[in-house]
Amino acid sequence: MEYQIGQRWVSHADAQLGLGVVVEIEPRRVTVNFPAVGEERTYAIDGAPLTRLRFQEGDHISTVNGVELVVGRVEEHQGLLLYTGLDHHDNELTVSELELDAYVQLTTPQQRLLNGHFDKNEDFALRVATFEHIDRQQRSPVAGLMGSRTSLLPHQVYIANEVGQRFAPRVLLADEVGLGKTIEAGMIMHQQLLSGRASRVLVLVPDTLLHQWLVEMLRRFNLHFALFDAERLAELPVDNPFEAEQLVLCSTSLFHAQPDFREQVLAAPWDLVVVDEAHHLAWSEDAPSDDYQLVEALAERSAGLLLLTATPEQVGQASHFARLRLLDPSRFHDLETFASEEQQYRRWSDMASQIEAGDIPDDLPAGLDRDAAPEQLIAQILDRHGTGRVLFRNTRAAVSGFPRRILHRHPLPFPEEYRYSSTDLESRLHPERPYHDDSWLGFDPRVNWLEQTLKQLRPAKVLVICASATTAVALEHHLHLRAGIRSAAFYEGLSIIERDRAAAYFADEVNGAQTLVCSEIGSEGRNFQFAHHLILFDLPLNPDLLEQRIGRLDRIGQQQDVEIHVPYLEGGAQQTLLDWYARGLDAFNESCSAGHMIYQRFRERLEQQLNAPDEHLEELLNDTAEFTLDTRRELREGRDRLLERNSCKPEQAEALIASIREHENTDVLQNYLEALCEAFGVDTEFHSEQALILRPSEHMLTGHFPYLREEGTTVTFDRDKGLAREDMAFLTWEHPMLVEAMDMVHSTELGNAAIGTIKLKGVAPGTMMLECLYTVNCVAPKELQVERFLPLSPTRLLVDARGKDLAHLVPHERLNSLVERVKKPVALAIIKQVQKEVDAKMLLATRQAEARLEEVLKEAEATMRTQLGAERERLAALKAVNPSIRQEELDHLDYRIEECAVHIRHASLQLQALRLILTT
Ligand SMILES: Nc1ncnc2c1ncn2[C@@H]1O[C@H](COP(=O)(O)OP(=O)(O)OP(=O)(O)O)[C@@H](O)[C@H]1O
Repeated sequence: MEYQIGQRWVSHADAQLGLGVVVEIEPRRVTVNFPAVGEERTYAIDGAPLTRLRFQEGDHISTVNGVELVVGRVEEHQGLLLYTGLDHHDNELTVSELELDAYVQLTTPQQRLLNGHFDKNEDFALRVATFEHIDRQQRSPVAGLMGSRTSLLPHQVYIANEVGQRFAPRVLLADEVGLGKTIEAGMIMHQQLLSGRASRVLVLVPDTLLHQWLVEMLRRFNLHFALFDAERLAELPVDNPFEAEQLVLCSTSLFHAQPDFREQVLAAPWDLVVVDEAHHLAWSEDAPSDDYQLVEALAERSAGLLLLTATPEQVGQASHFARLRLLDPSRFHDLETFASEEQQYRRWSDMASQIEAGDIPDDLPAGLDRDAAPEQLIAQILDRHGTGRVLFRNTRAAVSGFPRRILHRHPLPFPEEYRYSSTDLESRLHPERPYHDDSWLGFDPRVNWLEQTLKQLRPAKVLVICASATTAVALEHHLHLRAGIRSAAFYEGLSIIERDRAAAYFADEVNGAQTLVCSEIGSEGRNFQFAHHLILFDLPLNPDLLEQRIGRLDRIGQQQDVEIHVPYLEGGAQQTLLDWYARGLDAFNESCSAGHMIYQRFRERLEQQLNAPDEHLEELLNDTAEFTLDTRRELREGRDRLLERNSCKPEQAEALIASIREHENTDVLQNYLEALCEAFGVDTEFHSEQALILRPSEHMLTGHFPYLREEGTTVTFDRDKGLAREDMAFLTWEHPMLVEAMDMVHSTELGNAAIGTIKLKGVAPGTMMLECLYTVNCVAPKELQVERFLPLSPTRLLVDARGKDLAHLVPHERLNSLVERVKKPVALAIIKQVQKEVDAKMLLATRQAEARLEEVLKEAEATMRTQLGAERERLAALKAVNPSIRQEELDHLDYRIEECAVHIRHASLQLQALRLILTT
């Protein structure tokens, strides 16, 4: 190789030196100055680790004076290269290589290959695999649904898919207690965050559930929420702490006494606001609660809103309606209309059943096509006339697989002492309340019964719930100090940490408490399904509260029948209430979504009986039972049936689950992870079937590998193992470890230039081939999700001497198995000889790839228009009959279609990897 002063060379032994300039040539030695690092090095001319830098047409170059050019032409003049091209202002300029900036980044595959920066063939294969996997993920119909550490339950997967894919979802998740609304909300958030539809999320929950939410989001979805309380907010040295984090979890009570926090949370931008136990958002025309008003203000500002409650009507139908109005004010504008629409549900439900039975009714609603397929007709009826898009409610009857509830009644003698203290309804229901000390513990027979029952049930864990904190504390003291029963109390007077400590003590299998005594606050949201004995020390007057209490144990994960023990004082108000719940409402057998409504209807008569039972009690119980039966039937056949149809379509759910399982194909994932670890210098060790231990090694490629702990991380690829073993990370294609590591391959040059030799029968030795991998590069805002229609679409070409593509004859995997490594000096010698040929072939390859790109882009735009167009058509049709479709949604779709089209058309080709293959 001829050197000449002023030429620019790079060291392929040390890429960090930047671009060198030849400053001195002696007979056998050449001296190169590297301005970027201020060093001069002298090399023997034979074997110098240097490669001449030649930019190509289309490359971006910059000069020491800060001029940037896109190269249009390269000429040689007296041994130096002259680059001619256009600058930012489209002025044509010519610069000599002498003027080039020394801080070059040789990152494109072609530059690296031709400058002798080769990667291992394994890294090349890893790079190709990475693009294929990313592409597959982007095309996947279950993207966003795979990464959660949860059992794949059809009703949850269905809702997560249905809601998670929406732009700015606004829904009420109202599954019956314990069916997994928190999990559904987590899945929806996971999908929205992963797809870029949302990036800032605020979750509001009662104090008692803060920690549980924090933990569930982290361990099940890898979502790291920042828990905000008054202390943390005071510590954050920023104007608005709510803007300092993307995912914020806090309690609604945080805003009660602090107008500043309220202003700050409203000033911060949110994509999605989630409110758990949303029945607390009480509303009435003249006195909406503070919490309601806060959420109302947030709902106006945030595009997405998820409200969660198992008992939507717990504080009345008006409040339920007001919450629906938060979700969609144009659809739910008038309580009366809403109530009369509810009367129609039966009609639509019957019609759906009729169609299902093969009989198309004559009075189909306007706009429906009699000749459409039955399932399509049913879907349209549900979509257009139910509350389908806004409200989701799965019932345990529909989900099935729940244990039985068994009621044990324990009558106890009514103590004389209480005869005089029970003066009003409150003290009749809770006769211990009027006592200002603990003296009632001495004569109330429920106390001794409780002590004996707990001893009999030992070692089974037992949850005890009573209405008030004072009663709970007194009982717990008694059990703990006098009866020697390991117990803890859970009530509103405790700090959040103390409450969580108490719950953790109860949950501890080995050294934990046998019993947890909760006041009513413990009856909401918490997960205590590891216990199956529930003692209701008293009964609440609101049926929804009773349902919440039973729901602590009767929830997903409960393995045994739920034993409900109710001690009561004979002849007292609690006996009447127990009869009313058991015989009237049948509340201990099955949950009843109309409990509150039924209670309202019979309230007066019930209260009379609670105050002074008489011969009309039997009549009340019978009337309630009859009314409950009718209501249940009506709901089952009307509203609940409609909601059920809409809340889970079993075939679709099963198809989604099958697809998730297919994508979880664990061997592919495991092999890929092992290749990644090999490339990044992470040690892997077999742990057990489908589980590996990953450890940082001393030869890490970069200082950091995502989600790898210093002491090592154990991972499993198997969902069941992931569920059983909390200590292992459950790895899916959506786990942040994988996502970030794939991104590290994607966004760096790792594996983008390689060289190898193969023996191929029938091909003359010395024949050169280029294996090129192109992807589509589409720069677009994440929320448009252009990759759904235009994924990376990796295109592989294997061009031979004449530019012919042999990719289909020699697939990538086969080439990998045949290719042999070339020693670096030999590789450099080869490169020096084939520079021109490589350039020429690359032109041919790029031309072919560009022709394919055109096809890909056309197809992508067509797919996008078909898919989004169909969505738009459906929404427009819905809007005509169902005002629950917001105009905003339609406008957004129109905008999205046009924006996607523009970005798709501007997509370009990107060479991602290049391998030079020589036959031997
Ligand atoms: N798919 C799942 N895989 C594993 N565990 C689950 C799944 N779904 C729910 N669970 C568990 O079941 C319990 C109930 O779930 P969750 O707390 O989400 O129910 P919920 O409907 O919000 O309950 P509530 O009505 O009491 O607020 C929790 O312990 C949760 O971790």
